Amino acid sequence: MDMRPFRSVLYIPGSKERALHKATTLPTDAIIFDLEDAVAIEEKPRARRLLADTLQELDYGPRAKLVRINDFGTEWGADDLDVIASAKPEAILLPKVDSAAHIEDLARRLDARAETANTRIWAMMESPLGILNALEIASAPRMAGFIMGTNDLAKDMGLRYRADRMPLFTSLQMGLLAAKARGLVAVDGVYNAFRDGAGLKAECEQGRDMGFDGKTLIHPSQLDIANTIFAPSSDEIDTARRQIAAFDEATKRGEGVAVLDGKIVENLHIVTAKQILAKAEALAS
Ligand SMILES: CC(C)(COP(=O)(O)OP(=O)(O)OC[C@H]1O[C@@H](n2cnc3c(N)ncnc32)[C@H](O)[C@@H]1OP(=O)(O)O)[C@@H](O)C(=O)NCCC(=O)NCCSC(=O)C[C@H](O)C(=O)O
Ligand SMILES: [Mg+2]
Repeated sequence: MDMRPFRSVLYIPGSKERALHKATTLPTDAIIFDLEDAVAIEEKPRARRLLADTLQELDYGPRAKLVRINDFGTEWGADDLDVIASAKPEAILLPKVDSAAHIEDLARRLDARAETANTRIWAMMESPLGILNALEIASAPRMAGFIMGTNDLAKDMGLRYRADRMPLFTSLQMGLLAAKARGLVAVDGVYNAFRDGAGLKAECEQGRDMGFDGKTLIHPSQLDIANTIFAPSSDEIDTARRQIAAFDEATKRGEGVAVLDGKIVENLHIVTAKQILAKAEALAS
């Protein structure tokens, strides 16, 4: 079981040298080095060169490293990949993915270079067509994860932001269902009001309860909240341990079901309990 955590996934504009350095010390599980929407048009050539050099010079430790290039329908996408390939990127995050054909196109470009032989692909799920094609996208070659692009989705669907995110719910769930069906990581969209900790906490709790593995973030001040909420709580760890013990006892008695705190515990609950403990151990180490 791959226990690499994705509780916090921080966007960093590829043009911001100071932020690129700062991230080597930030408590983020993963980084999205952005060449797309966070970089102004006139800055794009400088940003892609700076990022390729930075990725080869700096040590980001165990943090997962995703590079978001521009899509190949723009004038920048092909140049982004040409320059970033020299840094042997661990993963490319492709924006505006509408269909599996977009992923297959990127996979062919990665196949053609020795430096990107092991590069995985992540997809931004941020268009109505992309959401409707979520399963074929999740099934495409080299796929490792989905990032929900809730700002672009809101724009393309003409929906209004609400704190309960009800207008986004179907899209979030369709993305999640496809990701989980194919064993991919699924990371929730950003919370734009980056100085509003209470609002972020509520949205992280909602995303966690839905089944997301973590939250994309835009500012370091958001890291602690996401790291806390997407980690197993001490109550969950305690319950998992007691469920395993209760189920072991029941098994010894020749019974297939245990009862703990007035609730049944079956084999499938033990699978979840073991995943919670494995995740807690992975985070502790
Ligand atoms: C939002 C910001 C523009 C705010 O920047 P700023 O005003 O400079 O913040 P602070 O002064 O509070 O910064 C304090 C220090 O933290 C560093 N910093 C800030 N942001 C980051 C970051 N993202 N990663 C690493 N470090 C960061 C500053 O450099 C300061 O450091 P120091 O000077 O050493 O103390 C800014 O936070 C920002 O640009 N955030 C990223 C925005 C972004 O990436 N947007 C695009 C992604 S969201 C998206 O595209 C959504 C999706 O596609 C969709 O459709 O939904
Ligand atoms: Mg977007």
